[in-house]
Amino acid sequence: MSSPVISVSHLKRGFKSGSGSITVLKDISLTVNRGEFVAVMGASGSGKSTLLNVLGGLLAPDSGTVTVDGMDLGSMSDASLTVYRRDRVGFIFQMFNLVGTLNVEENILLPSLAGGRRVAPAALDAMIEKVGLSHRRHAMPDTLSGGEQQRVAIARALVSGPALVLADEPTGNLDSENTRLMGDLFRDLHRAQGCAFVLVTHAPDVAMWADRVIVLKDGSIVDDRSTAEFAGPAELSSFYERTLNDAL
Ligand SMILES: Nc1ncnc2c1ncn2[C@@H]1O[C@H](COP(=O)(O)OP(=O)(O)OP(=O)(O)O)[C@@H](O)[C@H]1O
Repeated sequence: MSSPVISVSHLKRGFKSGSGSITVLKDISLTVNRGEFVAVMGASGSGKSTLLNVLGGLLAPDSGTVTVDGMDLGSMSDASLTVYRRDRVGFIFQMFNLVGTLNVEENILLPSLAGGRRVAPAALDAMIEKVGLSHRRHAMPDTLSGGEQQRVAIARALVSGPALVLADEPTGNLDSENTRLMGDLFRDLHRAQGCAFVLVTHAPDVAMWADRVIVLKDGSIVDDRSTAEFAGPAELSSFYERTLNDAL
């Protein structure tokens, strides 16, 4: 029986806007089990990144509860949230976010060098091999292709065995061949590590990597179902368009 890594209940989160405020996430409730891979889709501005940032402990909930790996994020101090982000969460962004003055190996070890969980040399070697960068482990980021840089970011996110991996448009800067390779890698790593994956994407072919797809509209979840219901990305794409049109 799988246990929830993420439990979100009646989450609300907004921002100040001019003299007023806007509510971006409106009453979100959501559970993601260990080993589950969830894609979040939604139009620009629907609140996808805000949701990811709350799950990653980068933004506090205004109300409701957000529990990840047994920790109630809304009640934690800034110092505890820093440790949470470093030790429990692997972040993967569209822009890769590598440190230009550190080589491949050092970038992968960055969270551990910043005081996080120690990474055994054998685990580092295995991860570098899995992402296909054994021959480039001492290379600097500016000498790598976009696909290679994203593989470094994936290795960095996963090497210390986080409970949760959060990916925000991770294929946004990749061509179709690198996107396909990343899909294979994501699925392999996800299966091997058994952590929960939450991935934000606009692309139906990328959402099909996941077990489940959640659709956000104007800060509310308007659908949540298994990707096994779709024969392929085209079917998911037309379902998605229909869902956004039908939702109030
Ligand atoms: N720090 C902030 N201050 C004020 N408003 C914000 C802030 N961050 C996000 N917003 C607003 O919240 C809304 C949701 O933003 P969010 O980035 O979560 O959307 P998104 O679904 O990820 O969009 P996209 O697909 O374009 O990345 C937008 O209207 C955005 O302008």
